[in-house]
Amino acid sequence: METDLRLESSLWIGNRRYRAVLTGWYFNWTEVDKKNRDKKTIAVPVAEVVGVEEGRVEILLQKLVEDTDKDFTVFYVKRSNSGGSSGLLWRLGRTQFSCPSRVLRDQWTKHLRTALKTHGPLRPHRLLVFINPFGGKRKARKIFHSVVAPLFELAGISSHVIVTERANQARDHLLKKDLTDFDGVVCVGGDGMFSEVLHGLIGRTQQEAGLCENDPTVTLHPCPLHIGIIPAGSTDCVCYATVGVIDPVTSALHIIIGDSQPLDVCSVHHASSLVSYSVSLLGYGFYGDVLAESEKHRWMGPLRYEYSGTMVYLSNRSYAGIVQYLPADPLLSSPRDKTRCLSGCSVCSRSTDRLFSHSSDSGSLYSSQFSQFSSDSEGDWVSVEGRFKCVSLTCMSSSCPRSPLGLSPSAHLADGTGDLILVWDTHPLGFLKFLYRHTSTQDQFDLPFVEVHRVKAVRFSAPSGKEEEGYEEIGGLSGGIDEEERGYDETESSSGSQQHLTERVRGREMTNEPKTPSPFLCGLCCSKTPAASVWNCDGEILPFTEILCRIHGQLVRLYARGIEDGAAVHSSEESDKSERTCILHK
Ligand SMILES: Nc1ncnc2c1ncn2[C@@H]1O[C@H](COP(=O)(O)OP(=O)(O)OP(=O)(O)O)[C@@H](O)[C@H]1O
Ligand SMILES: CCCCCCCCCCCCC/C=C/[C@@H](O)[C@H](CO)NC(C)=O
Ligand SMILES: [Ca+2]
Repeated sequence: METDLRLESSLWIGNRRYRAVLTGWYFNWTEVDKKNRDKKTIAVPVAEVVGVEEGRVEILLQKLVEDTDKDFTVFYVKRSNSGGSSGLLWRLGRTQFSCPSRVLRDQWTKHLRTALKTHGPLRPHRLLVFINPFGGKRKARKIFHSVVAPLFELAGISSHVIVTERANQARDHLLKKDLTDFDGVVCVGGDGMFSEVLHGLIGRTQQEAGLCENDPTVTLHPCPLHIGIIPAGSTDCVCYATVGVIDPVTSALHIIIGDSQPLDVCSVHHASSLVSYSVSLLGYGFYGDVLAESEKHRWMGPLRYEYSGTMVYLSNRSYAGIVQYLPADPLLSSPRDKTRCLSGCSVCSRSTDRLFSHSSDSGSLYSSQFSQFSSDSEGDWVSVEGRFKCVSLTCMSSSCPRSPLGLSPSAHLADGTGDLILVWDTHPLGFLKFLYRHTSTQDQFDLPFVEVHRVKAVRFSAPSGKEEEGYEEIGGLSGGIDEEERGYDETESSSGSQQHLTERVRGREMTNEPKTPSPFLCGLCCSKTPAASVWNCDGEILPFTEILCRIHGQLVRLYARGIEDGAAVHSSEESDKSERTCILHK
């Protein structure tokens, strides 16, 4: 097969002569000077070729073709600096080649197209696209039609486009309508739109497999359709954490070349029913309150989160809670190991082997994953209780433009675990330090009132009576507990100290002593605050406080490849200033 695809000849780009070679995996061209010396080589992986067209073709707002019978144009992925984001921006590279004859031109286009078929088994041909016209800055429709649709057309992808008219339309469509013709589903919007597609696809897959989503012990079936995200929301956390940049062109190119990134998903249950799925943030306390507050100010657009964050911070709340968690195997990875989950991550690859090695033998899969929830493994759960500023669970780093390394910088996209972050009640300035560290490279877990655990499951409940208790006075910025009162033991903070059936009580425990209000915050602090917060589940408020969460390893796949390490990509190649496609000097 590989040898059949090989083709080599002289080609011209403008008035310069090149030696072009198509091997199985690469298409490369090397300039040949008048003395027949080779100069630099541009090498494009066949997997990153977007399309091949006869003639001299340009894609501006629409396709312009100058149909000359000795020319062909190759479009491919070209990397460039992302200007501060953690990943690399992808752009559409284009090179027009001239051949000495039409026969040779036809040979080149035929060979290149065959190579694309061979090296792009997951490239989509037909996509179902949902556009939320009201997400983010309300630019989703324009983004899709002006930026994404021309690229899909170039790549020969046909799209069935639905502009949503109501919330949950995309989810309902995926649950009920015929999806047989589609290779994948694309959402143009933010995390809320992604969440709709996630719920629709997971639900549909389990329906068809005859599995009950309500049962947390069931091993759910992975979704067969890939999900693509064209970012057009307010936070776009899932896109940022899986691609490294918020850029519609980059995301469209990942979809076109059929990249495939598995993703862990957390199922959230209450009283024997599924409540929701989450990938980015399941947050109680601060993040729940920020979401509840921000929903009142949707008209502000993306700025609503900054405004609400400030208001909630100033109100200085903390909440009583009992948190139980099932630790993941500490030998595999740790949330404090300072590594980052990047494209090709070895921790995630090893998890793929572990999660799916028994897939043909459903019995052993059942025993390895289900036993964690049976009563005889109850002893493995760790239990803590006290007052928390926030309790957060994330299946991935949850990096976003506000927090470029994310809620848990060393979390993995597809390792079958989540990171549980417990922030105990503390002085407001301490909590501000914790929040502020999310915006820098400083370690937000290196604080005595913060701990982080890598987990497979979590249970949360408010101490009895709290959910119904109603309201308590809150105390503005001067509230909080000093460290002596809380009795911190710095050596036990963070993930290292996993204990067998541990019960710990910290913070102000179950007492709800009123805090002293700050005089300059009277307007805020003298209002009543609920004894319980709400759960923020990927941007949606959950109607229950008491929940059980379980992480399902690699339940869905995105058209993405994880964050590309710019340094690694560029150290293995030499680049001139304009081209970031693989350039090799001979
Ligand atoms: N036509 C529509 N009218 C009203 N709401 C919609 C419509 N289509 C989708 N929605 C809902 O809008 C919510 C928010 O959308 P989306 O996630 O796209 O933007 P966002 O909230 O601005 O961004 P982010 O979630 O990244 O913060 C989603 O939860 C979705 O269910
Ligand atoms: C003093 C500076 C304070 C800065 C605080 C920065 C903290 C930022 C952490 C953001 C994490 C976002 C995780 C993603 C959550 C999404 O699921 C959700 C829906 O889009 N977004 C929000 C904001 O809830
Ligand atoms: Ca994970």
